Amino acid sequence: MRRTEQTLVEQMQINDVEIQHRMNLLGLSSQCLASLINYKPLIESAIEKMVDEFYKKQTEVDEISLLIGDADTLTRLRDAQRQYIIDLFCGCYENDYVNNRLRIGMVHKRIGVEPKLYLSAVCTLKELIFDVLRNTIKDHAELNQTLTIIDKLIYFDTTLVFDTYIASLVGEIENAKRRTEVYAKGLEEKVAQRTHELEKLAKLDPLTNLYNRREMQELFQRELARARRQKLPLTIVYFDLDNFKSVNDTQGHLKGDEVLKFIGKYLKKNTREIDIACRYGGDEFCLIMPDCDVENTIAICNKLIVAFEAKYPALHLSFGIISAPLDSTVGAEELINRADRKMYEAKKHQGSHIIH
Ligand SMILES: Nc1nc2c(ncn2[C@@H]2O[C@H](COP(=O)(O)OP(=O)(O)OP(=O)(O)O)[C@@H](O)[C@H]2O)c(=O)[nH]1
Repeated sequence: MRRTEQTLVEQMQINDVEIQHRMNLLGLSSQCLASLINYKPLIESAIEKMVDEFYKKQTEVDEISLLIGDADTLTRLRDAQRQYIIDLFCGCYENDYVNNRLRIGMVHKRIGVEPKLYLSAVCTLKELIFDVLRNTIKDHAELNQTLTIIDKLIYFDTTLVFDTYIASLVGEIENAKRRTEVYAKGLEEKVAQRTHELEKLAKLDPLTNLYNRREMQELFQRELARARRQKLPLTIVYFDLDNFKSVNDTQGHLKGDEVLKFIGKYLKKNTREIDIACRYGGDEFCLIMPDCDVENTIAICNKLIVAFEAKYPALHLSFGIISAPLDSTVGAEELINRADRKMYEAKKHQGSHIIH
């Protein structure tokens, strides 16, 4: 159930038993409380003077004057205070009475009245009420008893005021905590996402979006170990553009970039998820093909040559292909060097060529 559908008494779970319990704690019996109604006419007759005096004293305190703020608010507060004082002598201190006291605590917290200011106002008011009673009740015992009852009743009210004051404070802290948690969670997600993006970027060559050399070397080691473990073929392709420098020199660097990007796009689109396509550096590329024999790899390279030359008829590619020996311990770097050497052999031929 929403807070706005519940009275403060319900929210604070204060029922008749709890009210009685609080009265007992303060030694307030229904009989003595009932006696207060006898003084209601007296209090009503003195109410304007009491309220005048009360706000005269209150507005002398700068902090309180600042909190009250303007004449309209002061008028509203005077009405509320009038009612509050009369209610002290209403003779009935049940649900509605308690609810009104609880509201005072909530309102005071909301407008930022500190406990010290609230308590000083309570003292002022009590003294004003006491003065009226002292001036009227001549019987000493009766006067003492009445003052004691009023004193305890004001304590009773104050406990209620502080209950909602504290509850509001706790509510604000919980809200702030919730907001901080939501903010921190959002931040954490952003950082995780950004870290993931940066990690991904750190593995890629920015121009072609293929793996960079460092990442390829790591992935290749893993694939080589797996191929040897599972006795599955693994081929290594090293290829390079022929006379690429002349593209830059004659058509400009941007054109050169475009050619390199074409290879990146083609490889990304035409290789499997498990293949490791890498820009090794400059115009040199490396392709690690797990679970793929040399024949299949040659077919894949030939398709690349066809696509590439269709786009750039004046340009050619040279390929070196080797199959990783499964029953030897030759390392990943040496295998790449072997493929590279084959590529250099291929370069000696006119046009695109594959050596394996
Ligand atoms: N446009 C562009 N050019 C690059 C990039 N990285 C390296 N290059 C150029 O690639 C060229 C490679 O030159 P070389 O290593 O002599 O290779 P080549 O001209 O293809 O000669 P061969 O390999 O012998 O056929 C150099 O001119 C580099 O400046 C790049 O990111 N973009």
